[in-house]
Amino acid sequence: MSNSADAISVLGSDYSLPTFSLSLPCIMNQNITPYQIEDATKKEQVADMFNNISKTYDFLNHFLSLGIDVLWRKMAIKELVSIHPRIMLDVATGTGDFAFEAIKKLRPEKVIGVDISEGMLEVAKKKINERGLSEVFTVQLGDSEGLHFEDNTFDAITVAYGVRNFEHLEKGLSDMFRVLKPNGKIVVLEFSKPRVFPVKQLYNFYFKQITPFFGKLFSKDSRAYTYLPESVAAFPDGKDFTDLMQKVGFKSTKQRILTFGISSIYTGTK
Ligand SMILES: C[S@@+](CC[C@H](N)C(=O)[O-])C[C@H]1O[C@@H](n2cnc3c(N)ncnc32)[C@H](O)[C@@H]1O
Repeated sequence: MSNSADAISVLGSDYSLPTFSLSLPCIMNQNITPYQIEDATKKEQVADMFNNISKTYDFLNHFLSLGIDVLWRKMAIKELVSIHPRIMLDVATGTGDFAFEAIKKLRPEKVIGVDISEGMLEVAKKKINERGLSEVFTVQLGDSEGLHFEDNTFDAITVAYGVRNFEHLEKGLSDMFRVLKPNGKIVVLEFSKPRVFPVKQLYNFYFKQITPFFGKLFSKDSRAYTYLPESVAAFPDGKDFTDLMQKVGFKSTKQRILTFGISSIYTGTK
C-alpha cells in the first residue's frame, strides 16, 4: 500500500483523486451552519445544535448508520495500536464513544476529551461514571481552535465526526498539531463523499431523505439532520483534507476509505 497522501486504499488497491483548490472548500465548509442565523457564529450554532440533540445522539448515531459507526470507530482506533499512546486527547469528544473505544483497545494512562457542547459532555460524564472510567477519562469544555494545553503534550490525538463542524478548519488542525508531541499521531474519522455509481446515488437518497426524516422524528430538531448532509457536501474531503493537514505541518498523511467512501480515516504524524 502506498504512503503518499494522494494515493487512496480502496479494498486493497490504490488510486488517485483529482486535486481541488484548498481555499474554496474551506470557506464553503465555514458557511454551512445548522440554523442559518446571521448574528450567531457557526461555532455557537453547532454548540446549540449538539446541546439540543445530546439526549438522542447516541441512539440516532447507531440507528441511522445501521450500527456501522461502531465498526468505523474500531477501525480508526486500530491505526494507533503500533504507537502505544499513553496520554491522549479526544477532540470534539461529544458523548465519548471514540474515547471509550480508544480506552478499550489501547489501554492508555489518560484520555482527555474536549468539546464545545455542555449537553454532549453531560452525557459523556454519565457514561464515564457508569463504566467506572473516571480515573482514565476526563472531559472538559474546550474549543479545538484554542486548546488549553501546552505545546507537545499528547502522544496521540483523535477526532471522530468533529472536524466537519469546526468553524475554522485550518486553525483547528494547526492547534491540534501544536499540542501533539513530536512523532505523535493524529487520527481523524469523518464522513466523506462516495463517488461511485450506484453507492453515490443510494447514499444521497438515504442522507437527504431518510436521515432528516428519522432525525427530526427522534431528536425534535428539524435542522440538525438536514445540516448533516449539507456539512458533509461542503467538507473538503480526500486530498483536499490531507493537503490541509500537510499545510499545518502533519507528515505522512494518509486517507483510508471506508465502506465505498461514506467515511474516511485520515492519519498524520508530527
Ligand atoms: C458529530 S459529534 C461527534 C462526537 C464524537 N466524537 C463521536 O464520535 O460520536 C461532533 C462534536 O463536535 C463538537 N465540536 C464542534 N466544533 C467543535 C470545536 N470547535 N471544538 C470542540 N468540539 C467541537 C460538537 O459539539 C459535537 O459534540
